Amino acid sequence: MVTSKPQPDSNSKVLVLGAGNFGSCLASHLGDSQHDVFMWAREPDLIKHFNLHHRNPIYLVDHDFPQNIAAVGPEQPDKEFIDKMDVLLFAIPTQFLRANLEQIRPKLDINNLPLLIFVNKGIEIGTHALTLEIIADTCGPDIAKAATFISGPSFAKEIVERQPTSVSVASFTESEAVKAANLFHQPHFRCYTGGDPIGIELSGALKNVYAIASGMSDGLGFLNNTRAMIITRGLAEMTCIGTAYGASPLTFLGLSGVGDLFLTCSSSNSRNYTVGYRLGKGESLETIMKTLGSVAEGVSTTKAVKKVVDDLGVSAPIASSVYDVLYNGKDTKLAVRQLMELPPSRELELPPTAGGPARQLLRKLGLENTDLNTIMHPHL
Ligand SMILES: NC(=O)c1ccc[n+]([C@@H]2O[C@H](COP(=O)([O-])OP(=O)(O)OC[C@H]3O[C@@H](n4cnc5c(N)ncnc54)[C@H](O)[C@@H]3O)[C@@H](O)[C@H]2O)c1
Ligand SMILES: O=P(O)(O)OC[C@H](O)CO
Repeated sequence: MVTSKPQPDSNSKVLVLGAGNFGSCLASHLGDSQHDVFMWAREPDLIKHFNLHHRNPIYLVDHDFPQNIAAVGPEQPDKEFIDKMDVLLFAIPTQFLRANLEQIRPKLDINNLPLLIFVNKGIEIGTHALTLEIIADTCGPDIAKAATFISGPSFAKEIVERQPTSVSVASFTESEAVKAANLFHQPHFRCYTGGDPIGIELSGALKNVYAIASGMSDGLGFLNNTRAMIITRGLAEMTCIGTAYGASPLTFLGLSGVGDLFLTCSSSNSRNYTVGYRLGKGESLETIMKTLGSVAEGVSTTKAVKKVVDDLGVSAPIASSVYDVLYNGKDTKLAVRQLMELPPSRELELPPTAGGPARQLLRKLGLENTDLNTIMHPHL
């Protein structure tokens, strides 16, 4: 059992781990709300520049950050520092999260646990683990159950401009999701809480794969009909994968699902879309990854998704085609042609058997006696 700190009120101490686009954007958002924000960066020059000029020299370079944010690092903060924090917000790409959590676990006091928030959108390659499972492996099931996940259509650049934005917030511990929603909620930033963290995580990770597909289609010169097809069939695939996994199909109709899918499949501001677009224009994945300058979670996540899809035995032809283009050198035009030449099929058919991976994950969290229906249908 963990005992969590109370609702962070104004002037709470928040440590944001990760000073990339999203870490610095959320640091700015919470700094605006008068919290004492610390942003951990691994780059010594970034820390120095940020503390002198209140600007991030690498990400969101045009943004003036509030004065009440201090950059810390490059070493990960020590236990004494972490003990003082009311909130730890992890904005670290999925593939690096495990190593960082292993380092942080000995510094966490489970009798006085800060609010733990995760915003990464990916699946770990090799293990095919969702972030919930990475947290359970590194920090134990009780901390994983207290963790909260934020996901939804939310470009960092637009949040710092205070463009009206909404996100989904979910945790197995409802009170922690409510705390996170209250912490972030602003007139320009609405939070909707829910109890399906598995669905929220899956939808955030999967939409990146379809954003690559959509970018690829645009890069090849296909027009609006084709993009709409990819978004709609992508949503159907995501929902099938999620249902077979054990998430609620309804979660995919929310902000973290269709909301983020729509955003990233239709904007060149999305890095995943951009990867696809450039592939469609004929660039190699290697060149794109060397020059993108920022993480595109969909590239690694596609590898993990392929394994998840194969293990579940669900049909996900678009995700499989993206995998073949990224990892088997398939020509983008051929991938589209083969997708279009598939025989006619029923439009919407959810898989009959559901929930193997979710059950395994619940077992790992010590929730094996939880009725899967409470996860599959937390909205009802
Ligand atoms: N940018 C957005 O608009 C946005 C929105 C929602 C969610 N996200 C998610 O947030 C996560 C972070 O994305 P981002 O946009 O900040 O990426 P980014 O590429 O802008 O920044 C990546 C950050 O990760 C850090 N990093 C790299 N290797 C690391 C390691 N080994 N250990 C710790 N930190 C490491 C970098 O120093 C950098 O601060 C991703 O999962 C992304 O999908 C991003
Ligand atoms: O730039 P992308 O493709 O990583 O998308 C960023 C966020 O996930 C948008 O919600």
